[in-house]
Amino acid sequence: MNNTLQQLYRSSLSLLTDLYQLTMAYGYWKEGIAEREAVFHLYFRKSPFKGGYTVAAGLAHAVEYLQQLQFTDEDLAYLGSLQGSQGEPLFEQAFLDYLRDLRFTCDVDAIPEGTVVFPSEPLIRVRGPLLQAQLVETPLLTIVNFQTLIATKAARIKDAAKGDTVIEFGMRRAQGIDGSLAATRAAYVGGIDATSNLLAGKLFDIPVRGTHAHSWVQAFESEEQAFEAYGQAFPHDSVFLVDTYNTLEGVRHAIEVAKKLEPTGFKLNGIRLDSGDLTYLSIEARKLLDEAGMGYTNIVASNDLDESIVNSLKQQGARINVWGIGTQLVTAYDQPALGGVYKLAAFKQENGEWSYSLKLSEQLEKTSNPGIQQVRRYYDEQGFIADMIYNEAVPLPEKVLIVNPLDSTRRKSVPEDTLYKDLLIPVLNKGKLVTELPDLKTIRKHREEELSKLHESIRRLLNPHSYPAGLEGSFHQFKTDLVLAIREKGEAAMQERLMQQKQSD
Ligand SMILES: Nc1ncnc2c1ncn2[C@@H]1O[C@H](COP(=O)(O)OP(=O)(O)OP(=O)(O)O)[C@@H](O)[C@H]1O
Ligand SMILES: O=P(O)(O)OC[C@H]1O[C@H](OP(=O)(O)OP(=O)(O)O)[C@H](O)[C@@H]1O
Ligand SMILES: O=C(O)c1cccnc1
Repeated sequence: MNNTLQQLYRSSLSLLTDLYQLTMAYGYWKEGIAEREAVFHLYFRKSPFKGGYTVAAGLAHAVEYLQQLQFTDEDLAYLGSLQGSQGEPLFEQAFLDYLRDLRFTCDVDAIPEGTVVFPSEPLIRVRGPLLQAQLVETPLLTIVNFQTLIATKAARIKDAAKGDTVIEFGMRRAQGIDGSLAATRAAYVGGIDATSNLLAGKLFDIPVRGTHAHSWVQAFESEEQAFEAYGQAFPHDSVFLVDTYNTLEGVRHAIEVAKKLEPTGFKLNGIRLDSGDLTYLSIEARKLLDEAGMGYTNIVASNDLDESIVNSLKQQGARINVWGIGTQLVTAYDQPALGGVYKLAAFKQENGEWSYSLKLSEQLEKTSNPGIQQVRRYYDEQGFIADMIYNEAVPLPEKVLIVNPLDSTRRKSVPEDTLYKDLLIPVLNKGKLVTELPDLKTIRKHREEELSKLHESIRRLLNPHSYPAGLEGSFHQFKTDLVLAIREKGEAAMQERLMQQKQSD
């Protein structure tokens, strides 16, 4: 595999994790439970941007990371140099020797990139030795959280643009180098058509496009001279930025220069508006271009755009047909993080039986789901009907019921012969790749098909309808019983402590 992560950053990414993953790993190893089988799931709790759906992204990079996992001598020397608060080595040598031989041997099942997903659905399931499955928590989250967030933002922007071309312009405002590269890749998964980011274009085979900056115009004595020089350099690929001095004057200059260069075979591809009232200016610019017989010249707009401004400009009747979008897209400005988490859900006991585990929370939505989870999506010819999270290790009842995890009185029964597919597919078996990961073009096509199967009301930008996604009935009951048992146990322990205290008083 062409490992772009390693190419870009370091030969080893094994230290790309939080310190506590290594201290826990050391603890598991000392305790003799490092190899005990465990199951973790990566999922998020809320779709971002108050939206009705989320687009999964980042799996290819997650898999690249997992496959390279191997501590080098340099990594181990660094770990060996770490000291505790008393100046003692944090990790003993025998543990570092164990790490030297460590390779990723877990099973990984995942939902393919470009799939639409919903809260609580595991995007990635890692099953294998506890120490390994734990160690990869942070990098899996950093990769998948960000790319899923940006792919979703891009899908919303592309939806708002209603078939127009969208170009991603965000590198300069992105959160650092990887912020820009990962964002461009994810935005492409989400549906943008091209990027100005050359390195992302080269690494991920994404089409590159662009116009020119204000400085180009400023570098010449007049706007006309600037346009003419650019037009001569790019007779078929010129997009003139017309707002450096006066936008509509700029459009007139663009037309004059285009007419002057026309006999040489020049054809003005577009003009770009980057300030002012984009509706008014695009309507006036369109009139001027059409009057000059330049109906073929595109009107590109940029200037801190996002899906709601694009949507509003469209509703106002703006004549923009290409959208350049940077800051708001690559930083996911209105919600800069997807709160994806990675939770332990099952653990093999010494006797070989699974012990299902969950993390309790006062907030219902934050209590994790126990079990070895799979997501079943029911659908018909019109599209997706409902999703159901269930425990793969337990046989399903004949009559399937989907329970809303936040309100168990809301239930949906699924007729027996409803079509379905299970979303998590095997990706790594004992650390070895067992499926060919699709290229970005295939992922994009998949995303397009997926979104076309979601009802319009769920895709709506503002106050979308919520898609029915919940827990399989018996799975929900099992979780409820487990929560009650844990609470009862806590209660009993507290009572006992109170009794002991009373007796000693
Ligand atoms: N017709 C419109 N309706 C809604 N929003 C618009 C419209 N036209 C432009 N905008 C958006 O309004 C925001 C601010 O634009 P504004 O005109 O205040 O600044 P500007 O023209 O960029 O000024 P500057 O010259 O400093 O760049 C931008 O996000 C822009 O995309
Ligand atoms: O607005 P975004 O969605 O981030 O798109 C990218 C912006 O980058 C460029 O601006 P530049 O760096 O020249 O700054 P300015 O236009 O904001 O002054 C370009 O002219 C766009 O306005
Ligand atoms: O090519 C462009 O027009 C461009 C590229 C990056 C940022 N803003 C605009």
